[in-house]
Amino acid sequence: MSARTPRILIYLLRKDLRLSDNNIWHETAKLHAEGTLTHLLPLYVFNAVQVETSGFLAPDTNESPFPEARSKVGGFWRCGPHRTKFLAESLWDVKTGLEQKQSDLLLRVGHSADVVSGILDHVLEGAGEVVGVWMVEEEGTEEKEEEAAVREVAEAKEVEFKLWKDEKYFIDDDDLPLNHDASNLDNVYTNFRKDIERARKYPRQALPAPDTLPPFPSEHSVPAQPGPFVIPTTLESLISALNEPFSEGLGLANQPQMPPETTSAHPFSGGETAGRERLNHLIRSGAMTRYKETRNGLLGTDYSTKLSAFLALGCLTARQVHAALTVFEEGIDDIGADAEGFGGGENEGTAAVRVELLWRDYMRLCVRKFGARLFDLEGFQGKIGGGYGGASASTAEEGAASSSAPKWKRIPPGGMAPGGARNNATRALEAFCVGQTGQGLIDAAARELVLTGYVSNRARQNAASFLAKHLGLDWRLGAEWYECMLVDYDLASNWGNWQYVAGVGTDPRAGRVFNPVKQALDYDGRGEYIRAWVPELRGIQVVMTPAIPAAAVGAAGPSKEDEGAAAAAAAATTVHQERLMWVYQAWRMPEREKRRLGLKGVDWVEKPLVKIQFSVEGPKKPSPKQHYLHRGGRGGGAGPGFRGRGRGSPGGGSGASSSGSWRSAGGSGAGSSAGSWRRGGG
Ligand SMILES: Cc1cc2nc3c(=O)[nH]c(=O)nc-3n(C[C@H](O)[C@H](O)[C@H](O)COP(=O)(O)OP(=O)(O)OC[C@H]3O[C@@H](n4cnc5c(N)ncnc54)[C@H](O)[C@@H]3O)c2cc1C
Repeated sequence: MSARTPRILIYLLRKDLRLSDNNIWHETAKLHAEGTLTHLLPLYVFNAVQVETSGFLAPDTNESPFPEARSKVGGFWRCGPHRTKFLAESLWDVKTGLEQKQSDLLLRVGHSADVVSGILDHVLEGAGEVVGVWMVEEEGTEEKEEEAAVREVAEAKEVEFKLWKDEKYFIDDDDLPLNHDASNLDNVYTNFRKDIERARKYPRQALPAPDTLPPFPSEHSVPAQPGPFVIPTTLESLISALNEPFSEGLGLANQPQMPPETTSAHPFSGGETAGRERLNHLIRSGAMTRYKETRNGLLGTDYSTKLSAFLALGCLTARQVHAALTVFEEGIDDIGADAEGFGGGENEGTAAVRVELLWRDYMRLCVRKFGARLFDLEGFQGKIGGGYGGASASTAEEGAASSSAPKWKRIPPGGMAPGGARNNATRALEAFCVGQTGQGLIDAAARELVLTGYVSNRARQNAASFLAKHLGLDWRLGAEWYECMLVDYDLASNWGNWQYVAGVGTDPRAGRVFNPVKQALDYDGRGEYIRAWVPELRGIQVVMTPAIPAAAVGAAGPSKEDEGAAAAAAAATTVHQERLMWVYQAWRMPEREKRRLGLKGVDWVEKPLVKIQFSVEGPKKPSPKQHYLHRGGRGGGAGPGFRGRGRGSPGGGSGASSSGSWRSAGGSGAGSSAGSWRRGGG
């Protein structure tokens, strides 16, 4: 072989879109220095099964060789507009970083195995050599199939295939007390966490970015993208190719519009660079230290870390987050020197972030343990079995096979894809997706999700519980819709959490039901979140502020005393509890109020999918702290006032209650419990 023969290594990137803390780059640099390889070909393939690729079709073509990338039960797009954008930005950040090191990132469309096969043929025909095909392992059935297919094409051409361990998790699998066998994983997260004692001790060191990389192969060593697709050459054109399928919306009636003056809780761009900036901001601003107090927030960018999307695509690793927290806790450099907690060791906030990162590890290990049961209607608990999209998954008997199993409501085959048949369940699902169920908290969460791709953990839990337990819909429809819409979609975290909340996963209190009215009282006590995303309800004046003394706003400007009076007046603001209930459930508004707001005759106001009775009673003594709010139900605990017809939280502040014991009382029109809702005279 001539000394000039290129010896190329192909690195197929997946959810490892970063240069730092990635051993593969270091290894390729080492092999290059040793002379084992001459070139490195970093490659990313937009997998046509998971991402709709018709926007990449050449201008004179409109026939794609691939079926639409839609979900199996609900017919939703697999990857919606928020994540496609974040993904494109993340890829562009890797590409830019590689270019700065005299390398590049090759983008392709199709199936990974076909793309790799085409490259191998091209290089081998050109008398070059491919010294290996590398990729990082992922959990998930499709992901495993992809790995197997790439391995097959590589080995068929006698090219070495290597699957690398996924390094983006908090604690390395080899350091877990599982004896290298996921079947030893405890089915209860708390037990898993206890086994690990203090998570802070475990994570391995994060790696720096490589100094140098092997050069990118010459142009003629790399085959063109096979037709009928064309690869965009700018970030903007890449985003528009990916988002072309959604140019006319998501195919849902009544898709919400961005409300005026409401801002996204997740305004972040994708990529390692943006991820590092976000992480530094969280440390510098003290948000990490405050995390435990703020994490149940609903509005704003900093109540929680918003690192999930960066972690999901591997723009950041959990151990990088841990390393940054440790540097801050130990006061090693100046980042965060002015923030509370600097140099003070692990605090409640930083410890709580680590607990959440461990949840993420746990969900992934559950996927390893339970495999395809991730997609089973009956979940990890597997009361029935079957299989995602398999024959049994689409039969009516599935819900009836076990007397103890919930009777999930199904939508007709084809789901939400255009032209599909529709039934009452389809209509309820659509109302859920666009935020028109009539439950304020659920609708705000749904609209925020559609409009921004992000929604808080608190809101996700409520939404999932509502879909699965109040509406009784096949929970996988919710999981698929979230897969489509979430900017931070992660296979294990999404499906694992949906199972958990639907009561078929690893929640030891599987019967829990979140009461969205009580949850709104606990976490949106002034209705600010709901009114931010459901602007139709903004005209309801919930917060009552006593008149500020005229002197406090006098022409000469406020004196110290005046300022004090104004502050006292502000502190004495009260929440009008009856009106707050209108925000939580608009059907409770009196007719004159509906007319005033132009909501008379509006479906989601007049015929909500579910009515939950909370009655107002007792003294309405203003109290700055409680804002007239008295939480009903056992576990709500704030005295008389609203009386929820149920037990409330069994403890621990989730506000969820036990299935079977909690009942929303029915009102006229809509059914009240899962199983009996109907809208529109159904
Ligand atoms: C129905 C439902 C679906 C979800 N789908 C996803 C998903 O697709 N992708 C995803 O990353 N998370 C998912 N979660 C978990 C959680 O809601 C998000 O991780 C979190 O809201 C992201 O915001 P954050 O980064 O500000 O989180 P923070 O509160 O700041 O938490 C820090 C990090 O810990 C991890 N984390 C926190 N909570 C969980 C959890 N319950 N399970 C797993 N990891 C967690 C995330 O990586 C997160 O970035 C889902 C939760 C529910 C109830």
